[in-house]
Amino acid sequence: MTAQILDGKATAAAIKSEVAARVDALRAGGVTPGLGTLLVGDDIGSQKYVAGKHRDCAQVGIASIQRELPGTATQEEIEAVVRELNDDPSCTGYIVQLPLPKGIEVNRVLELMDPDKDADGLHPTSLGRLVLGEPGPLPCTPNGIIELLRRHDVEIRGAHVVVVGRGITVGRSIPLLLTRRSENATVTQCHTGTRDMPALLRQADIVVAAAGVPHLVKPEDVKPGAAVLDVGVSRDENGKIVGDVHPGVAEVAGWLSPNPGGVGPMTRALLLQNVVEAAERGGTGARH
Ligand SMILES: Nc1nc2c(c(=O)[nH]1)N[C@@H](CN(C=O)c1ccc(C(=O)N[C@@H](CCC(=O)O)C(=O)O)cc1)CN2
Repeated sequence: MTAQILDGKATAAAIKSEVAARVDALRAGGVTPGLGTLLVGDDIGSQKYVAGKHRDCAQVGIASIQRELPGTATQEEIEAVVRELNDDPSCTGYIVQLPLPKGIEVNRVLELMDPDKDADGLHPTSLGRLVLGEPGPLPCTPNGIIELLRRHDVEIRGAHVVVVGRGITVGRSIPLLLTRRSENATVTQCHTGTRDMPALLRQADIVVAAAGVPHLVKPEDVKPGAAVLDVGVSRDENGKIVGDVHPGVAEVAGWLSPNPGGVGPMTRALLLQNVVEAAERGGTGARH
C-alpha cells in the first residue's frame, strides 16, 4: 500500500465539531435547527444511512424529524408527506432518501419540495443556482469529495478530474462544482457510452469513481500518484461493501479514499452543514 489515505471519518468528525459550534450559536439565539428525512420502503442500506443521519443530528444538537412509508406507498402518499415537511416550522431542511421504489416519479417528488428546505442540494432550484453561480445548498457527496481533497491539501486547481458515472447524487453535479472558478479543475465525464475509458482514466490527476460497478477502476488504469475517490457502493453475497475501485489501486495511487470510511461519512457531515446554513440564512427551525 503506497497511497495516502483520504480519511473521511476523521475529516467528517472535524466538520461535525464545526457544525456543532454553529448549532450552539443558533440555539443560544433561540433557534434549534431540525433535519427531516423521508424514507420509503425497507432497503437495508437506505435504513442504515438514514439512521446514521439522525445519529449525527443528535451528536451536534440538530433536532430530528423522521417520516417513513412502506414500499407500497403511492406517489400521492409520498407527496402528502413532502407537503407536510414543507409546512412544518420545526423542520429547517429535509431529504427524501434515494432511491425511491420503482414506479415512483422521483423528479415530481423532488420538484414538490420547498427549495428553501432542500438539505440535499438536489432540488432543481438548487441545481439551477449552482449552474448560475448563486449561493444555495450544494449536493452533499460532491461537496464532501471536494472538502476531503481540500482538507488533505490535494491540489484541485488545474487538475484533470475524470468522473465515472452520471447519477443524480454525484456524477451529474460534481463537474459543476469542480469547474467553478474557486476550484478551476478540468473535468472529463465518463459513462456507459464512453469509448475508451481506461485511456481517459490514465490521464487523470484525480479520479472520482461513482458508477456503482464493482472494481471498475483497475490499477493499470490509474496514473501513478493520482488521487482516487471511491464513491460506488455495491454489496457482495455477505452484504460487505465493494467499491468501484480495485484494491490494487492502492499500490499506484498517491491518494485513495477508503470505502467504507471515505466519501460516505463526508456525505453525512455536509448534510448537517447544509441544515445549519439554511437555519443561519433565517430559514425555519423550532423557536423557543
Ligand atoms: N437523498 C439522498 N439519497 C442518497 C444520497 C444522498 O446524498 N441523498 N446518497 C447515497 C446514500 N447516502 C446518503 O444518503 C450515504 C451513503 C453512505 C454513507 C456512509 O456513511 N457510508 C459508510 C458505510 C456504511 C455501511 O457500512 O453501509 C461509509 O462509507 O463509511 C452515508 C450516506 C444514496 N442515496
